[in-house]
Amino acid sequence: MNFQQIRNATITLEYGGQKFLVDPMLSKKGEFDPFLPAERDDRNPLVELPMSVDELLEGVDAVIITHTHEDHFDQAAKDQLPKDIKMFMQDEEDAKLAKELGFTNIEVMEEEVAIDFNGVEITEVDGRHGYGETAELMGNVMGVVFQHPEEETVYLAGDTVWYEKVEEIIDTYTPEIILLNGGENHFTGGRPVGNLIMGKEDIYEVYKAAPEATIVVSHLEAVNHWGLSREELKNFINEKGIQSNVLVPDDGESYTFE
Ligand SMILES: Nc1ccn([C@@H]2O[C@H](COP(=O)(O)O)[C@@H](O)[C@H]2O)c(=O)n1
Repeated sequence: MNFQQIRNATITLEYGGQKFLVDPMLSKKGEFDPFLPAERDDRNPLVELPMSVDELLEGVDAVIITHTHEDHFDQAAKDQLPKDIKMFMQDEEDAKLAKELGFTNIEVMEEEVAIDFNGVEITEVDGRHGYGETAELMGNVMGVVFQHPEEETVYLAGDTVWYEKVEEIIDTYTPEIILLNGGENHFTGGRPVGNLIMGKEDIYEVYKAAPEATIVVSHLEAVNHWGLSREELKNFINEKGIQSNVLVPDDGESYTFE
């Protein structure tokens, strides 16, 4: 299995002979408005892709869209992904949006129901995009569990905070690899309040729930409302002594897991 951090929540996963592209945000640096109010008002994305879009799309068998927020499925992705590419989405509402854009090969996932995609079993699992009212404002999100007889189990958590369901998913699927969105993204003032995705303490909770797993943290420093830098996260995991359990890839960096 090969994991590559592309930018923000955009990653690729080569798994069981299939290449998955997750949450494509393909815009050039500064191509869309900032999410406000936030500590920074720079235009998004904050950084360029580490490769060309053509290179990124080469060999992709399927795209997984965990939800349709702009930093997970942006206008550039809507324009540049081939309209017949296989696409997995969380619900009919998201699929309707993609169909209206001209995408023709969409499969809607169903929570806790495994789908066989060319020998790879992918299962939608729940997520919570913030706490309380914030999660309601932010809308539905999903995570995905990947299983294959010759691969370690991967849990892609998506845009979620730590809550009881994440622990339940870890207990149920016992993933060896956990992919987290951990940028502590949040807004300043007004609604929605609080963190929208995991921060360092949430990541630590995941570590405690799965101390044998390798955790890879994405969704860092690429959109303006981020709250946790790579440096701060690395300092935190060093203080906790869990630097061999928690990996913090730079954009473009990849890992192979045997
Ligand atoms: N005041 C605001 C500003 C932005 N949003 C939406 O939040 C999403 C941020 O992206 P995440 O990856 O962190 O989910 C984006 O869809 C914005 O439209 C908001 O709800 N309220």
